[in-house]
Order: sequence, then C-alpha cells, then structure tokens
Amino acid sequence: MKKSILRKWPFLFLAILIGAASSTVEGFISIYMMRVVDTALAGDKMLFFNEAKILVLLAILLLPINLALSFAKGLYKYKTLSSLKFTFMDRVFKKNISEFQRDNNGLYISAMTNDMNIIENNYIEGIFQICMNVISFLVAVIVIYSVSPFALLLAIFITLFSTILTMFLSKPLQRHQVQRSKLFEGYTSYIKEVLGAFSIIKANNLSSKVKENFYNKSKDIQYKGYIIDKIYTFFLAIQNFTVNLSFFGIAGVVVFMAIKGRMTTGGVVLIINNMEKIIHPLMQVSEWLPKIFSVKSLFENMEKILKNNNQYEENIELTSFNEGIELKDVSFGYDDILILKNINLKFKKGGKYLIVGPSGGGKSTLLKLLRKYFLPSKGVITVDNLDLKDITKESYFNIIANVEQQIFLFEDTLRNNLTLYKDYSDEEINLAIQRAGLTQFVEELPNKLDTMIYDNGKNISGGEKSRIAIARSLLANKDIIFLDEAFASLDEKVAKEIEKTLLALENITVINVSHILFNDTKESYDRVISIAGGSVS
Ligand SMILES: Nc1ncnc2c1ncn2[C@@H]1O[C@H](COP(=O)(O)OP(=O)(O)OP(=O)(O)O)[C@@H](O)[C@H]1O
Repeated sequence: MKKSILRKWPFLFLAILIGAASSTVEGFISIYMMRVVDTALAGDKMLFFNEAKILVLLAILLLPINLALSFAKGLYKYKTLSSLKFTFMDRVFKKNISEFQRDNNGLYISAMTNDMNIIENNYIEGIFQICMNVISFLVAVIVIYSVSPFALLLAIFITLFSTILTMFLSKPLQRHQVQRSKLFEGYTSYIKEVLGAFSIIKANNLSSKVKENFYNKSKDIQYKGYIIDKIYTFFLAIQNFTVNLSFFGIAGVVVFMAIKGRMTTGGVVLIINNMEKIIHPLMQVSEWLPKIFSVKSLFENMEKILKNNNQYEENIELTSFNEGIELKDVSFGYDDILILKNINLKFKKGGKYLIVGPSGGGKSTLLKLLRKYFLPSKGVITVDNLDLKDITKESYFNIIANVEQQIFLFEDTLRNNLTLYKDYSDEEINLAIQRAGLTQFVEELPNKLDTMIYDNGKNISGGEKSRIAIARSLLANKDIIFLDEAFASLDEKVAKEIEKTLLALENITVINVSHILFNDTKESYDRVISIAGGSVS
C-alpha cells in the first residue's frame, strides 16, 4: 500500500523544488534585512535605499512562489491519496471470495475511512511537512553560518537536545494511536450491523440495548481520543517550554557578542530571525516523525486484510464449456467441521438439476464449491475434465451466472441493474424480462426500464427482486446458471412459469438449489439430487 504513495514521488519532488525556491527567497530576505538595518544605523542613505528596494522586490517575489507551493502541495496530496484509495479498492477486488466472506466487512470500511484519514493527516501531510522543514532548516543553517558559525553551532546543539527530548516524550502517542484504530474497527462493524438491522431492532424494542452498546463502544473511542489529546497537550507544553528556553539562550549569546563588538546589530536581527527557522523545523520534524511512524501499523493492518492466504496460481483460461462438471470424492468443511462428505456427482452440459434437502444439509455449500467461491478440502471438481482449481476465476466467472439467495441491486436504473452495465439490445432485454415474468411489472413503472432502484431495492418487493436477478442471469446468456433458493419469495404460479422457462433453455446447464419442489415441474429435471447430512442421495 505504501508503494502506491511512493509511486507519486514526482508530485512531492515538484513541491520540494518550489519549497526550496520559497526558502531560498526567505533566506535572501533575512540577509537583506540585516543589510537594511546595518546601512540605516550607519546612516548610509543611498545604500539603505538600494538594499530596501531589493528587500521589497524579494518580498513581492515570495507571493507567487508561495501560491505555487500551496498548489503543488494540494496536487501532491490529491494524487497520493487517490492512488492509495484506488490501490486499496483494486486489491479488495483481488481478494478470494471465500477469504473476503470470512472477514467482517467492518474491517474494510474502517480501513477505507478512519485509517485512510489518519494516513492522510499523519503520513502524506507528514512527509510533506518534513521535506519543507528540512529545506527551511538547511537554508537557515547557511544564512546563520554566513554571519556567525559559532552562533550556528550553539543553535543546533540546543535545539537538537530539545528535539530528542520531545521525540522521547511522544512515544506513548504511537501506542495509543494503534489502540484507537483497533477500537474504530469494532465501532465501524457495530454501526454497520445496527443500521442494517434498523427495522428488526425497532420492531423488537431493542433500541435501549443497542443504545447502551453504542454508548460503551463510542465511550471507549472518545476516551482514547481524550488520552491522546492529553498526552499531546503535555507534549506541546514541554515543547513550547524547551523552544522558549533555546530561543532565549541563543538570543542572550548573540546579544552578548554584539555588545562585545563581535557582531553587528543587523547580524543580531538576522540570527534572531533565522533562529526560529532552525528551532521550528527541528521541532516540527520531531513532532511529525512519530506521527509518520505511528501509521506503520495501519499499513501493516491493510496488508494483512488485503492479503490472499491462498496464493495458488491458476493457469488455465476456460474459453468454452462443452462437456460437463464432475465432483470426484469431494469433501469440504468450514473451520474443520466437515459439511460435505465424499461427494461424487456429474452435471452434463445442458442438463437441468434440482438440488433439494433439509435446511443445513449442505446445498448452498455445494453451490459455493461449484461457483468456485471455495475449493474442496479433499477430492477434485473438474470442468470439461480440467481441474477447477487450475481454471482462472475470471474465465470461469465468464461462463457462469448466479442467482444468489441474497440479491444485490445497485442504486441505479432498472436497465443497468439488469444489464450490469454491459451492452444488450432492447430485444434481448425484453426477452429476459418476459422470461423472468417481469413484463407487467416493468409496464407499470413510471419510467419503465429507466426507473431508479434505490438502496438495494427498497422500493420494490422481494419477489420482484428475485425476478430481476433471474432476468439478469438469463440476459447474461452464460453456459451455466446456478440458482440458490431463487423462487423462495415468489408465488407458486410465477415460480412455476419461471422454472419452466429455465428448464426449456437449450444447451444451458441449470443447477437449482431449492426448498420448493413442484411435482409437475420436478419430472422435467434430468436429475433431482438430495443432500442431507453432507451426503448425496
Ligand atoms: N460460512 C460458514 N461458516 C461456517 N459454517 C457454515 C458457513 N456456511 C454454512 N455453514 C454451516 O454449514 C452447514 C450447511 O450449510 P448450507 O448453507 O450449505 O446449508 P443449506 O442446505 O443450504 O441450508 P438452507 O437450506 O437452510 O439454506 C450448516 O450447518 C451451516 O451452519
């Protein structure tokens, strides 16, 4: 993940160049300020006006440079953050379905929101601040050195001492940041769950229990924030104290040098002006470094959740489906609990299969193996005699269509929800609509196919949602259609009609997992497979 930020180094480099220009001009300004003071005190009017003119010109020049700097900084932050977010999303969609499903979504949401914010504020901004402060420090070093190397040595010695002190004091801050991020993960998961179960919570009068849990979780986060603020305030107070002490110490020494005639008054003004540019950058670096290091654990956490534990290299591109699917002695379990035991099954191309059985018998699990969401723990599944394990997911997903138990609808038009953003002619769309028994539903919609579907289908019924999912799979025109309880929310008449359509599809393999068994359509299946207790009969 870090690499996605580092890849955008040219934008940082541009900002550094402009920052260097700005610091250099500021350096010249303090040199000319010294000259203006010294010429004024010497009563040399001519020279005074010449130096003052250059000083004003330099001050004017600083304006466009600083404007360009703020533009370059904005560009650097925008590019790095976009790259980071894009890489994260890209890698989320490279996760294996099984491994993604095992995680709580809250992990990803928390990483995408809270952790990204911390990375932006502590790491991306931190790198920029450190670069700018280092430049400012170097310019101030050169400027002070040109007047008094001794004053420079003294300034560096005193500020280094206070910098090490503040870095040491900020250590606990990192530990608390990591703990707060962990708390945020749990908090995000909880909010997601509570909002998702809004109606169940209301209808079962669980609001007070939820509010109590919410209070406890948010209290923990707020408390951690309070601890971090407390440490930070303490840290700032100590930092201010050491800065002031360093400042007075160096100021005292240079004033003493001026009294002794070893420095001009302009030199004192220059050193006092630039001392801030020595002390401040070092303090800033000591403040930003712990912040930058504190995000290390966030990057590690992101890597951990984005990593696929199963790195098996798939090497077969399936371009067509011609023969069938076969399960040979397949067993599978979740977390060592065996669900499917030594299954042997054959599904011929174009065949129609109904999978029935008691709840919890393993029907959906079998479908998950056939969909390649999971791999068997024992035995093999072959597609056209090729091991499904070796077939690339992308090429396999190109030949299968799924009607899932839980249907997801995008907040978009009905048309886009049917086509899933691919190009189909109106005839093809209308045929799929008709076959899925949606013709009347679409006719009655205010904007027909261009009607918006909101919030995962909140404005349509469960049965309509199922039929949209069926139409979607018919339209996709894939070789195999897997259905998981697709008729559960349909009335008998509609369910039977759709089932007949599916059974009449030529050359398309249909594997239908269903509780519902109609005697009149049952006969039209090539085989009815019963799964109970993890075994097939
Ligand atoms: N992700 C999972 N992790 C752990 N156990 C699971 C998981 N999914 C399912 N199971 C368990 O596997 C067994 C089979 O579940 P499966 O969903 O395959 O049954 P099913 O026959 O489809 O049931 P139903 O008809 O009720 O949907 C059940 O005991 C279930 O609790």
